[in-house]
Amino acid sequence: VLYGPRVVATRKLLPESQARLEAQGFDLVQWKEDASMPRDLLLKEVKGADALLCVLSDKIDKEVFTTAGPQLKLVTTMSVGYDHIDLATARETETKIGYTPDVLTDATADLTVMLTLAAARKMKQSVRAAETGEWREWRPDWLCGSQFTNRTLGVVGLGRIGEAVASRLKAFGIGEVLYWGRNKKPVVEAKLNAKLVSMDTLLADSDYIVVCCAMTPDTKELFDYEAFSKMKKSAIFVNTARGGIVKQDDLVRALDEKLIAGVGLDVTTPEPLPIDHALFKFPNCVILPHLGSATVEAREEMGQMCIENIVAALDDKAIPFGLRL
Ligand SMILES: O=C(O)C(=O)[C@@H](O)[C@H](O)[C@H](O)CO
Repeated sequence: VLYGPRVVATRKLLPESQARLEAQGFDLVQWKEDASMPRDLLLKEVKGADALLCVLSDKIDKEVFTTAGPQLKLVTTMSVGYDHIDLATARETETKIGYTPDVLTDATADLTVMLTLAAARKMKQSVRAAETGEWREWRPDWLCGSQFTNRTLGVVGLGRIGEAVASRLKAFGIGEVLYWGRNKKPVVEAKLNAKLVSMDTLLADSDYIVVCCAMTPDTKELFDYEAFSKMKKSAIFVNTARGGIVKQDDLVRALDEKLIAGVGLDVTTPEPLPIDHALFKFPNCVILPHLGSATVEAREEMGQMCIENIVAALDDKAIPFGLRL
């Protein structure tokens, strides 16, 4: 039996992408369980692989590259974030790296707005009140939250997702848009009337702070106790980027000491977050299980992009959705 190129996928894809991958006639090795592919199995299966399709929770480090061998042409991740991939080794081994930008921008921006609204309007406490009989006579001051009208939004990372969040909140009546990031964005500034400011100014002046930046050595634990101490006591903090951008124990302390009013998290450290974690006890902290891109549309397109990268790479062509290393 003549096997085609060997492709290892650490996840089962959605039906259409699955069918397309199988139709390629690759020697496809695929992990079909719900849980992450065990590390030892990944190392065993990646040996001799020509392409690897992975996700955020797969640590693609030097050991994976060296175990795979020099024939590995591509690592393509079903994510826009690639902080789980050792890019230096990819460069050294001339392995192409694929990812899935753009197609998940709307899904992630929608969810960021939902989390911001949920934290601002005390969604967790309100649902709990309705479900537990706490809901009694109307009181003018009960479960009052905050609105966006003429308030200041601080965006950490005004990339595709950050811009999409800010433009959505503009439609909700948000006032000033401040941003912090590596690069000045004159085009986006003009569109959203946004202003590049220092982190201290963003922390001090924002009513809503949303984190939409990549996880890098510069953004690791960017939000620590000192950062939370500089925020308004009425501030709402939302992270839909990466858990590691927040020093989580400091966030627990900040909530304990009521340094900020509410929190919305789609990402944590670790993921999944253990159910006995202190963050779950705060009524004003809404936590979602990393669902930013969890729409059928986005996930189907993410799957397709991975396959297009695999087909191109195994045909020794430039990959359509690749990182410039
Ligand atoms: O794209 C990203 O960077 C994400 O965080 C999510 O969209 C992914 O679903 C997740 O990473 C699974 O790979």
